[in-house]
Amino acid sequence: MFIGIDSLSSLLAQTEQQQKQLPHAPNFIPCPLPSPPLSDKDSVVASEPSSSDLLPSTPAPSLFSKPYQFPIQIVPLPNKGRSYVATRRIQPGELVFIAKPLGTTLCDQWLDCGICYYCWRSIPDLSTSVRLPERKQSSKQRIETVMVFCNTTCLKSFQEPVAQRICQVEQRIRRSWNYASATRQSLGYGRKKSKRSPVQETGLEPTKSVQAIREVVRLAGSRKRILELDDQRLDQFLTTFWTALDTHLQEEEILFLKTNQLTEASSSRLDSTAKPRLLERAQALYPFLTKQLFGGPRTGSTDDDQEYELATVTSDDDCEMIRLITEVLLRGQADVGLDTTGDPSIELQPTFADYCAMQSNELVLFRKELAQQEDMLLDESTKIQDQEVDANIPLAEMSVSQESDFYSTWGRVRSLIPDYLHNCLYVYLRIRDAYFLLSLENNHTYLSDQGQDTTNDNDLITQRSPLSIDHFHFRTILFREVANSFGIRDEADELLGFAVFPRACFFNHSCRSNIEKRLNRLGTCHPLQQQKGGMEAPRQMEYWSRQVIEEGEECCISYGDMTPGRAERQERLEEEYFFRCCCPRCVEEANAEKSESA
Ligand SMILES: C[S@@+](CC[C@H](N)C(=O)[O-])C[C@H]1O[C@@H](n2cnc3c(N)ncnc32)[C@H](O)[C@@H]1O
Repeated sequence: MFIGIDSLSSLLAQTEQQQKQLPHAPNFIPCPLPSPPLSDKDSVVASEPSSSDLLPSTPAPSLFSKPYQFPIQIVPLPNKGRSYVATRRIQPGELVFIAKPLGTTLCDQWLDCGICYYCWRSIPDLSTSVRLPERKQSSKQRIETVMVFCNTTCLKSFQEPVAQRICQVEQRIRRSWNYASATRQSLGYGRKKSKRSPVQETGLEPTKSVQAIREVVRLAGSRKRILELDDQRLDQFLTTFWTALDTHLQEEEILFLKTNQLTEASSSRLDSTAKPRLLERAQALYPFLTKQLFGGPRTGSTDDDQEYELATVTSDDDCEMIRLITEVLLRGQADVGLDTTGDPSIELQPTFADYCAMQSNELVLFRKELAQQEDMLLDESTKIQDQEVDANIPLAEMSVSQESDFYSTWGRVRSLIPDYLHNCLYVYLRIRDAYFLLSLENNHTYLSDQGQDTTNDNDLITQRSPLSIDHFHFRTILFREVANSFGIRDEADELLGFAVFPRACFFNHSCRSNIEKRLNRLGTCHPLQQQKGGMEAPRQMEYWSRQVIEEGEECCISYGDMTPGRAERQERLEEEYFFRCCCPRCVEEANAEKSESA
């Protein structure tokens, strides 16, 4: 059911192309919804929403008696990016939009606590629940449950193959990294104190990754200079940085495959004694690299201590993100080539292309975090001794001409990037590690053509397994989730997890919003589906008008809690969503504060 990552790449490229064609609206691709403006006469008035957040599962049949068309459309607005705007007069209490998620993740504490991974409701009958992965009676190894569904219907709706894959990845990550920390010492490659990469140890010099890291060094100045780069150059710097990392990982993977003679035989042909040995090595491949590339000695410790800051156990937060990224990636691979024309119920399902159309917050997040760290450095009270983070030393003074400089150069480049990005790299390495390992277990060898001459390294990497990832896809998914995902809460307002609703991500914020969003766990039957006979469609986000909204007026929701004063609100919005709010309420309150102080 899943196609390879290459087709996903072409979908991504297509989406980027479409975005480039709309100069005034970066990242804009037209959403198939909504429909052309309706006249007042045609408008459909939804009944007054109930005070409860949970709506009845089946709305009154009269509610959408006419063909329903959403009364909003996406337009670019000055200084606000894209936004939904009314295409006709909207009455108070109208259901103006319904969104479905593309990717979801439950917080770890709810994974095995009677909350359904699909519909986010308490599981009504535990005896019918489905737990993944299935516990094997015979297996001695304790397998933690990572997903629970109300029943097989919820599992099917989520899509069972997707759920199975997510479980495999998570199990692999939790197991392998714990395991790796224990077995790291016994590995045959990459000596503890070596400054050379395993690839360098083989004498394959100069490696592509050395060239790639040279390029990063060339582009970078000091951290201060990086902060001054314009969008295009910063993007180029980051892409070069990530490409250098990928180049290095590929070399390590190829070396791994070569040294294990996987280039000559598919892993399916491996005998039973060879396979476990390979996997044992693979389990520790990336932890070793991660420590070398991004670990660095702990502040205060000497290099000899060989103590590293990076955790050896993946945190629950990281696993939440890993589940979300894996789901989005798998859904993207599954829906390439999906024909959405003609079937309104399919059209309502968001696709990977919709996900890509969301705003990427990679650059803004990078600048914000780096600037904050710069402020910390200037603050005398938090003086950082570590010379590595001195922002004034130009990186270009460093040389990577000496082969022994390889890891210290990585360390230096690492010091140019903010802390949060270290964690992103760490998550990336863990995902990639798990995918690589699973592809070996599932007998994908990365060989383009068995039996052909496989001395060409490119042959080893061009054919990626269905479950593989590169920095391009990882960044596409991760940095679109930032500031675009919604917290999923239960009736008691407890945070259950996060979900990305790509088509709802064009609602801008106002502190006095005219639209209210409501999570509908039960699922109002969607109007378009209702025309086809109706069915329950749980876990959707609904958008209801609070008041009359005139044609052409912006439709805004409120991002999070709106109770605190203006200063706190603005600070939070800037921190979490990277903008300063100038909505009518903020302007009024600012004016009132001014006249009070005068
Ligand atoms: C969920 S997205 C909304 C859609 C976004 N405008 C777009 O073009 O994709 C959230 C981002 O929109 C922008 N945004 C939302 N509300 C805004 C407002 N009231 N003023 C300025 N920017 C806003 C911010 O960049 C924020 O991070």
